[in-house]
Amino acid sequence: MLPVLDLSTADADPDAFRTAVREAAHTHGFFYLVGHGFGSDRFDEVLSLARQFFALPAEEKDEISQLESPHFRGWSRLGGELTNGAVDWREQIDIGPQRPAVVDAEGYWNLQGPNLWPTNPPGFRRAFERWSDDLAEVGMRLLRQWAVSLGATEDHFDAAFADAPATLMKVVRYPGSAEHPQGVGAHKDSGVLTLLLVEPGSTGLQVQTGDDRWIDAPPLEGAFIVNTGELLEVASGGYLRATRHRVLAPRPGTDRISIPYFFNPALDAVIDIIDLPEGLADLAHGVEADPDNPIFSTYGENAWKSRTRAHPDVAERHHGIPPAR
Ligand SMILES: O=C(O)CCC(=O)C(=O)O
Ligand SMILES: [Fe+2]
Repeated sequence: MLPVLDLSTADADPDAFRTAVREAAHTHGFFYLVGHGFGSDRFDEVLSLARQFFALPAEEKDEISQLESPHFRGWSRLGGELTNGAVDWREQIDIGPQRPAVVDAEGYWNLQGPNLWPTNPPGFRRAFERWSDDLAEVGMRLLRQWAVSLGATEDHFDAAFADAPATLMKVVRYPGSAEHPQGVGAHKDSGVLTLLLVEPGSTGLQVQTGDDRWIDAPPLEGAFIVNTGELLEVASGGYLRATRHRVLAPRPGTDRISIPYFFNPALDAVIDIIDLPEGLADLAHGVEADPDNPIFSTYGENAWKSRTRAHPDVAERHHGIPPAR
């Protein structure tokens, strides 16, 4: 079982919380977070809106098709996404900060732009904008704890998030499938940290604990599942792990609803490497060298890598990037 951390204890006993959050991210790269201040009504609201959206006919969902968005926003149909070159069996809406597109954008600046919001169910946009604003606060609180726990100042990461953080939220449904066992293939998240809400009872998330070893990470009532991303691995010289995870398609006849929120810095933010205190530096393994998955220290490079690989149809149609063979 992954560790459970209580954010409401962080003010009363910051040292204990910081040690726990550092150890959880070093050892597992994954933990459950309670005491975050969100009531069950908030969880129910967004999960219910997600369900209502996915129940709409495909033609209606297609009105916000991601194929129409140069900024990788909007709905992707089942099978419309790849991980490690293999098809993921999930449908989803990608939502980022609502900003104007960059004129004559090159490379990762194309990720900035407007969202494609569904008109149905009513209230969807308002609820998810609020969700995103509130989760940014939780993300920043955690990040400040991590900074101090690694021997840096509390505001070490603040500048990277100050002006235009490139957060990303996904509203996802994985239908049960015998033919398509890959809900989403094994990957690391490309940002700093992820706050994941999973509908109670949904199965499928697995976390890698060794070369060929995976453990189930079922939802825990009232908790977010938190995991560290590639940029924290970079910032900590590999002391904190961006742990690989995947989702297996649930049993046929069932489905899984999840809402991952990726707390990412500005596209042009370069993450400063923390000068770790001695006891920790000895335990930092360095950033994992994987020729198939280079990790960049500028967040936008990392995001552009992951978005163009995941949605090669959007990358080709809007940006002329030929699909990988
Ligand atoms: O849907 C989930 O539970 C996890 C999804 C995930 O890992 C991702 O989208 O990066
Ligand atoms: Fe992920």
